[in-house]
This record gives sequence, C-alpha cells and structure tokens, in this order.
Amino acid sequence: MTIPSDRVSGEDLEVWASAAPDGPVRRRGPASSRTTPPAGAAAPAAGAPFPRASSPARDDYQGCFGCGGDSPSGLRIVETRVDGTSVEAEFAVRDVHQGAPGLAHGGLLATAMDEVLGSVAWRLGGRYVTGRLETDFLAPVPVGATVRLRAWCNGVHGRKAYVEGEGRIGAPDGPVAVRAAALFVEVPEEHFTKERLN
Ligand SMILES: CCCCC/C=C\C/C=C\C/C=C\C/C=C\CCCC(=O)SCCNC(=O)CCNC(=O)[C@H](O)C(C)(C)COP(=O)(O)OP(=O)(O)OC[C@H]1O[C@@H](n2cnc3c(N)ncnc32)[C@H](O)[C@@H]1OP(=O)(O)O
Repeated sequence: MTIPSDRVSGEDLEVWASAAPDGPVRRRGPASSRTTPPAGAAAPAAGAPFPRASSPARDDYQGCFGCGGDSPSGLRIVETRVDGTSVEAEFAVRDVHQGAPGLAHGGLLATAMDEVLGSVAWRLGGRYVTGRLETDFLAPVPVGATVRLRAWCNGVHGRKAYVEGEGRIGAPDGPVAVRAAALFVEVPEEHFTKERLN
C-alpha cells in the first residue's frame, strides 16, 4: 500500500513503521510523532482478540453521530468485520454530507475516521477519547459512494493508544481517499458526566 509517488514529494514525507496489514505506510503531515507509538509501547498481539469484543453499553446506544441510528443526518457507519486486531466498517455518503457540490465534506470524512479509529480504541477495553486526530485527504469522495473504512492499533503506552486507519472508495481494495492517525487517551468514567450541562 503506497501513495502514488507524484503525491508524496516534499520534505514532510515520512515513512511510518506501521502495523498496517500491508506493511509500512507512507504518509505526510506535521507532528506525526504525536500519533506514533514511542519506544516501549506495547504492540497488540498479532491475531489476539480485542479485549472488548462488544458491550451492551455500546450496542444499546443510538445517539452517536457516527454510528447511531437516531441522527437523521448521521453517518450511520456499520461495522462489517472485526478480526481481533482491526475493525472494518462502511457508510454511504449522502446529500446531507456534502461540502463542495456532489462531494463529501472533508470534516465528515475526518468524523468517519474518528469513529472507526475510536471503535478500535473502545475495543482495547478502557474508556478512550480522541486527544489528537491527523487526517490526510487523498482523493475526493463523490456523494453516493460507499466509503470502506479500516482501522487498527499500533501500540499502547500507559493511558495512550495509537490508532491508525484508512478509507477507500467503493471497495476494500478501492482507491484510498482518506488516511488518519490518532492518539486516544484513556479517561475515567466521570469524564462522560462531569461536564454535561443537562
Ligand atoms: C468514546 C465514547 C465512549 C462512550 C461510552 C458509551 C458507549 C460506548 C459507545 C461508543 C464507543 C465506540 C466507538 C467510539 C465512537 C466514536 C469515537 C469518537 C471519539 C471522540 O470523538 S471523543 C470526543 C473528542 N475528544 C474529547 O472530547 C477529548 C477532550 N480532551 C480531554 O478531555 C483531555 O484533553 C484528554 C482526556 C485528552 C487529556 O487530558 P488529561 O488531563 O486526562 O490528561 P493529560 O493532559 O495529562 O494527557 C495524558 C497524556 O496524553 C498526552 N496528550 C493529551 N492530549 C494530547 C494531544 N492532543 N497530543 C499529544 N499528546 C496528548 C499528554 O501529553 C499526556 O502524555 P504523558 O502521559 O506522556 O505526559
């Protein structure tokens, strides 16, 4: 899996050692060291199941903009495969997700990546929130397209989980439209209640 060479010129290009199933990923972007596991981070065991396969708290909750069914304009992301170390999911880009005419808004694509990367973090067993999300937009995504998402964990260090993923247009081997890396931080249960206004 590589980005075509005409898209990766420049000094900001980095070659990331990655746990991506296809091997190292080339990507560009600032501050990527903040979403790269440090030396000493625990790598997920290859083939070992996620500590948290699922949970009633998540399955019963439909309010999430990314995956819930309650939001009329939500992305309604559906997970299609969880193999123990990675999550695959998909959603259809609808009119309400437009930015430029006929094309998906980039912020919604970033939201989709936050969702599928967040699902990997959730499955690690703790309560994680996104601390940092880096996104590369590589190709426009037309309204009507299905975006095939995939995410995996590169390592865990203390409260911090390093998760990466990509979104492809149309098919699991379709063109890569978006790529993301994130730092998730484990938080106590009170995180989700103490700042609520109602
Ligand atoms: C996730 C939802 C769970 C809900 C449960 C219910 C049902 C389940 C449902 C769904 C679950 C499934 C799927 C998930 C779906 C969607 C996922 C969406 C996820 C989100 O969309 S979630 C919302 C956006 N998210 C926030 O709303 C976070 C706001 N934020 C904070 O709440 C704090 O900011 C926090 C907690 C991040 C840290 O605060 P803190 O005080 O606890 O800890 P501290 O600052 O010490 O950071 C500790 C170590 O992380 C490093 N660190 C922190 N931030 C960094 C950054 N940006 N860059 C580089 N390093 C960073 C520090 O440098 C330090 O590193 P070190 O330990 O090495 O010093």
